Amino acid sequence: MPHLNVTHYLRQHIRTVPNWPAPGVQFRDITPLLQNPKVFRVLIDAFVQRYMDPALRPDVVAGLDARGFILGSVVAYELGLGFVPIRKKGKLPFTTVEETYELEYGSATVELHADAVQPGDRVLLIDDLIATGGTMMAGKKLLEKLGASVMEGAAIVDLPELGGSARLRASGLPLFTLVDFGGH
Ligand SMILES: O=P(O)(O)OC[C@H]1O[C@H](OP(=O)(O)OP(=O)(O)O)[C@H](O)[C@@H]1O
Ligand SMILES: Nc1ncnc2[nH]cnc12
Repeated sequence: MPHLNVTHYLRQHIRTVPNWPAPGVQFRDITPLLQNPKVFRVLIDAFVQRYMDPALRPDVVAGLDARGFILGSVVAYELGLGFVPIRKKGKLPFTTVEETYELEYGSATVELHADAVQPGDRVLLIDDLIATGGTMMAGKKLLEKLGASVMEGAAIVDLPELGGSARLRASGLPLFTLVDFGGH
C-alpha cells in the first residue's frame, strides 16, 4: 500500500472500551488490528521495516506478557531473530530473574529466564502499549540484570498523558510507537 499513512490507518482499527477494567480507564483494544489480515500485515511490516535496517537491527527480540508476545514473536520471525518472553510471575519453569512494578491499574511482577539473553546482546523490547511505562521499564531492568542492553522499546500505542513514554525516554531508552492517544 504505497502513500499509506500508517498511523492514521492503524488508529482506525483500535477499539476504545470506556471504564474497563476499572472506572475511568479508556481501554485501547488492539485485537481488531490482529483480526483483519491486511491490517495485521501493515502493523507487523511497520516494525519489520524499521528493524531490518542494519543500523537498527537487534540481536534478539523480547516481548512483554501477554500482548507483546503476539507482536514480538511475529516481528522476530520476520527478522530471522530469536524471541524471548518476559512473563508474569509464576509461569517460567527454569531459573529466573524478576522485577516488580506498578501498573495504571494494580501491580505485577515479571520474570525472565536467566539464560534468555547473553551479556552484550542488543535487545528490541516489544509490547502493545505504553501507559505508565512501568511494564517496559521492568522489562528493561530484567534484560540489564543479565548484561544485555535494550536498543529500543517498541509499541503500537502510546498514552503520552500518563507520562510513561517521557519517563522511559528520560531514562535513556529510545522508543518507537505508531499511534498516540490523548485523553487516556
Ligand atoms: O505502561 P504500563 O502502565 O506498564 O501499562 C502497559 C501494560 O499494560 C498492559 O498489560 P497488562 O498488564 O494489562 O497485561 P496483558 O497484556 O496480559 O493484558 C499492556 O499490554 C502493557 O503490557
Ligand atoms: N488504557 C489502556 N488500554 C489498554 N491497555 C492498557 N494497559 C494499561 N493501560 C491500558
